[in-house]
Amino acid sequence: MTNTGTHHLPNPMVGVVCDLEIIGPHPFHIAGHKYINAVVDGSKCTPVLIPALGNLEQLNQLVTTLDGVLLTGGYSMVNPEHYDGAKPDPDTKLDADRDSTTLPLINMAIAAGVPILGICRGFQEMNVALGGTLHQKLHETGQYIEHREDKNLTLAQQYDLAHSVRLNSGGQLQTIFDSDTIEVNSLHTQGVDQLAPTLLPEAVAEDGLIEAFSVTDAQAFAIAVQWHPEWQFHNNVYSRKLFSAFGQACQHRQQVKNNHG
Ligand SMILES: N[C@@H](CCC(=O)NCCCC(=O)O)C(=O)O
Repeated sequence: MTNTGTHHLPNPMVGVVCDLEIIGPHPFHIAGHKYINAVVDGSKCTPVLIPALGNLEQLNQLVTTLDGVLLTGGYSMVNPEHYDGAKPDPDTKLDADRDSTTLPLINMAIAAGVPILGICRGFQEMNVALGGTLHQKLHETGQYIEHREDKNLTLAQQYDLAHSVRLNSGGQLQTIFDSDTIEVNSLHTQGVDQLAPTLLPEAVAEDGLIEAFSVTDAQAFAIAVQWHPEWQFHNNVYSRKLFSAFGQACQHRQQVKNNHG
């Protein structure tokens, strides 16, 4: 509960975006438990799921109601049509319903000053939504180390720390983490090619790949990371700090809304 000195507020409410997945014969709107758990225990916020309906009127209504937005990771790829990228391979897993929801939602949330945290696919979506582009297959560029997970390993091994990232000097993440370099996990095929003009690099991998950014001059917390801080976040001091900072931003948003009636 948030004590504003006059009366208690319930925990801030954070919208968690969904994927549209076919399970058996039916489509479902789904979100990963580890993201939801990190919102609850890491950010001390109340999660609500945002269905992948792509309804702009509903998204506008949600943005005025929510105290924060979490853009989760996901196995599907952002459709390259959204950044004039090359036609994807026929076997590429896409999610048009999620794209039609998150890409407008990102711009709405930033414009409204709603705190937003992007993770992995969510990081890639933020870059695309704001005008950037992606490498569709980092491993085929010849420019980068291997950023994909080895699916033959155990889950714990797949989400284990994989490489270091250097935090940009004077950046928000350097302040949040109180460190210049951290180790992160790595489970992604795609990555930032052209960074959107309104984004500021916050962390760079040893091979030069941008692995985190913030929105320049954002009214509120607007940060995204390519790695997975939600994975067993309680065991990682930097993950705890990131979700705590996000939660504090959501709490501030809630208090400002409450004070303005
Ligand atoms: N599909 C994109 C983004 C990778 C990603 O978000 N992986 C998440 C895996 C499942 C999870 O932990 O939520 C890419 O491959 O680059």
